[in-house]
Amino acid sequence: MKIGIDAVAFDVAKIHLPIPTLAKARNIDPEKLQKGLGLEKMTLPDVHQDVVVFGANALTKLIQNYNIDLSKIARIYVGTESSIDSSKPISSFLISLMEQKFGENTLSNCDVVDFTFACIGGVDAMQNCIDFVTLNPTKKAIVVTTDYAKYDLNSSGEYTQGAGAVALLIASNPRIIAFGNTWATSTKGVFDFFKPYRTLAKTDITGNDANEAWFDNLESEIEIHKDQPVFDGQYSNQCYMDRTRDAYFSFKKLKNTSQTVYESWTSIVMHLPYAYQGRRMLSEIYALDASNSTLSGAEETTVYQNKLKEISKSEAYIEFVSKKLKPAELASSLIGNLYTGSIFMGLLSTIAHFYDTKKEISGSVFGFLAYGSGSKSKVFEGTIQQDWQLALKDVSLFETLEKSFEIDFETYEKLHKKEQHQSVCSPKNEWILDRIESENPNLLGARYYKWVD
Ligand SMILES: CC(=O)CC(=O)SCCNC(=O)CCNC(=O)[C@H](O)C(C)(C)COP(=O)(O)OP(=O)(O)OC[C@H]1O[C@@H](n2cnc3c(N)ncnc32)[C@H](O)[C@@H]1OP(=O)(O)O
Repeated sequence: MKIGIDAVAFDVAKIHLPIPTLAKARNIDPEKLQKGLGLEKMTLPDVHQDVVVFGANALTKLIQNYNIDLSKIARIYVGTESSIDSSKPISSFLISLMEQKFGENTLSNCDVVDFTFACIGGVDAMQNCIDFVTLNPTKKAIVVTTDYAKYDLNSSGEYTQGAGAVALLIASNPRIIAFGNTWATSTKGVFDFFKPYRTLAKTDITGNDANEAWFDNLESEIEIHKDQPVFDGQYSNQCYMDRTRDAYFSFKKLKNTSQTVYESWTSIVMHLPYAYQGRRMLSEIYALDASNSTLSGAEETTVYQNKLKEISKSEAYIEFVSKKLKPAELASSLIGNLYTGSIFMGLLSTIAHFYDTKKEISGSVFGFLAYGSGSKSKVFEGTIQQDWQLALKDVSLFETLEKSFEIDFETYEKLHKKEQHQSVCSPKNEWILDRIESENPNLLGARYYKWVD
């Protein structure tokens, strides 16, 4: 029995800051960001958008575009690392919004839950749904990944920001891709990138906020957490390399093959925090798994690093990148990081590119290298199915990204600091954040959403 992705939809933030604009404002060489990291645009949420909005829009498009019968959906599992509540999952918001739109009690027997493990939570949700459909082949499951990759202003993560959601229908006899049974995992508990809670004393709250009525009712301390992570960029790259290498070679062992594994993959889809992360991180695996490689782990660190640099600049590696990795990078350059959705956007970018260039890929095997900080990697593979083009017909990925609205630097900073109160683009045919019911909208309260025609 084949199990995999039968349909896909996405909702990416509709406004962006061009990377050269950011580079100029931050006094960074734009060539470093564009040619070194592959960045072109950085998407960010409008005033009326948050992660529930992106998830609900992607899910609504999936249901409408593919005429999905909701009585067949047994699970909606969400992958996210941008949760807005420590108790109520995003999937619980999604259920109520879908029932508002598609009819009361249409999903009341559906199991919903959120998965969090940094950027790999969406892959964890999907693997779980694949196992479920394997046991229950007449049932279907939906995976929604939704995140806002927000970093501190002036930090090294600032130019990798992005926001949006991807929704996947997981079913037996899928039209797009069927996954194999070999899944390799590598895990290690590290602090490369994380979002800790911190205790804020009442005395830390000053200015207008301290004069508001809600302030008197506060406990002496409150727990808050920032959307932006604490991270060490270069160390996170090292953890990414270590975990993906371990998972890749464990995959090779599980496959019990002496062949170079990536040779059998037409395309390689990796977690992309920015477009060129995959190509920068994969050169080691590329050399170590090549039968004629001279790279050995026994050398001194600097010798080893220099050899890796040499390999990544070789003609053979550049050709390998352009053949196997480039199609997945195209959307990432125009969006930025989607955290849990990045690997699935990489898959969508690849197949949308082959669709637009009229390349027949059915029967091709794609390799996947997922990564989540903290840290975990999973390596698996899937085979493109006969009807992949049919399932992609209404997706229009690159046409949609083309229409993204450019904002200036001042608007970007106001949105980032939550000082912009008027939407940049008027919403149409989509969910929006309607209101937060609390005395101070910045702190606590129930969030309500509505559909705008
Ligand atoms: C967060 C997740 O989603 C999970 C993960 O994947 S963790 C792994 C990734 N980590 C992150 O994304 C954390 C947030 N990001 C960051 O901290 C940083 O953006 C980063 C660590 C990813 C990159 O750091 P940086 O200091 O800006 O860049 P740096 O590592 O020096 O690389 C710049 C590249 O541009 C190249 N470059 C510099 N100037 C250039 C120029 N003028 N022209 C062309 N290329 C240039 C450099 O040679 C280098 O490329 P190579 O190493 O391939 O040669």
